[in-house]
Amino acid sequence: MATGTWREWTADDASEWLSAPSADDDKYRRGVLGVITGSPDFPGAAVLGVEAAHRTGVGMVRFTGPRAVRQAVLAARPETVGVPGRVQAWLLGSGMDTDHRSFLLAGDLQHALASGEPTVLDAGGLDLVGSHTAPTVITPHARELARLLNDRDIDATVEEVEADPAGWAARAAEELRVAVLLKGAVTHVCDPDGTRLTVTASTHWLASAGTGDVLGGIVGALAATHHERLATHATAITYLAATAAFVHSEAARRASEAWEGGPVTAMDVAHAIPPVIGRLLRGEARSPRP
Ligand SMILES: NC(=O)C1=CN([C@@H]2O[C@H](COP(=O)(O)OP(=O)(O)OC[C@H]3O[C@@H](n4cnc5c(N)ncnc54)[C@H](OP(=O)(O)O)[C@@H]3O)[C@@H](O)[C@H]2O)[C@@H](O)CC1
Ligand SMILES: Nc1ncnc2c1ncn2[C@@H]1O[C@H](COP(=O)(O)OP(=O)(O)O)[C@@H](O)[C@H]1O
Repeated sequence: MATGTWREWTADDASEWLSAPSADDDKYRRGVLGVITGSPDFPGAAVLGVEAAHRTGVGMVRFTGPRAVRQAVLAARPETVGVPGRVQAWLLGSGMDTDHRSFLLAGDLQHALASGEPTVLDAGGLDLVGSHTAPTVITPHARELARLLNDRDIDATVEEVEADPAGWAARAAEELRVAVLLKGAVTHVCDPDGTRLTVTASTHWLASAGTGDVLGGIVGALAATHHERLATHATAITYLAATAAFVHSEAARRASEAWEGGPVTAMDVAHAIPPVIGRLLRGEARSPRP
């Protein structure tokens, strides 16, 4: 599939989409991220996404996911607020199972979508795409994208998506009318307006369970802290998603370097986010990639 020109997102690009709080800020003005993720089978996905959101820097994380998961999230990150309230962006679906959605959970998800706030749809939230009009980015891997397209009567096998991620990411953005972040060794970020960006992972140690949940938390936090911009420029969600993928990749590289080039866990990646953001905010050049 011909999809136009794709551009690699750089440190300079990413630094333009990051900002530190100012003297005028308070926790609410900085942005509140609402999170509905995790399940009794996958509480870790919620813990990892919430950890990553806090480490990305957000005014508040409000977790209103399944009660069975809330305790694990609050134990890992007590800064998290566990009661419903106003939010400026949503992260929905990591660690959830579309086929086992309780009536209560379905209601909470619909309520979140109806708020009109910018939304990140991951994993078990991907089927909700198209049910609202707020700025939205979906964050599938190849298997999830193939499944999502099949559900919309578009034939695509996992093998086809893996063979042409650029083509299928662009096709999905056109069909679903949302920004798409298709995960992989090269992550493709695009939207229906023709923006086409890639982020090439700086280390393949990133390919481990839970790192996608961490990425969801980064995208969500950036959407929350940029809620004012997104209210007037919905297409900013695409650049924020690419920035999140860049920060994620650099955090993995830093985490691996801390282990002398060895393997990293998803939580290691989340913990390495602050220095990556600090360096980008200071405009310091990255060290060369291996
Ligand atoms: N700690 C946590 O809480 C974590 C939580 N996580 C959460 O888990 C949820 C599911 O996410 P996912 O991406 O793992 O599931 P999914 O897309 O359904 O793919 C599963 C399918 O892949 C296939 N398959 C292919 N090769 C295979 C192989 N070698 N070994 C085994 N299977 C293989 C296989 O299909 P089969 O080949 O059997 O038809 C299988 O059915 C999601 O919500 C995510 O957020 C994760 O982030 C992890 C950490
Ligand atoms: N070969 C690879 N090299 C580098 N990064 C990879 C590779 N494969 C996958 N990734 C990255 O790892 C992360 C895995 O996310 P995902 O597939 O959602 O896993 P999980 O659901 O276990 O969190 C994504 O950010 C993806 O871009």
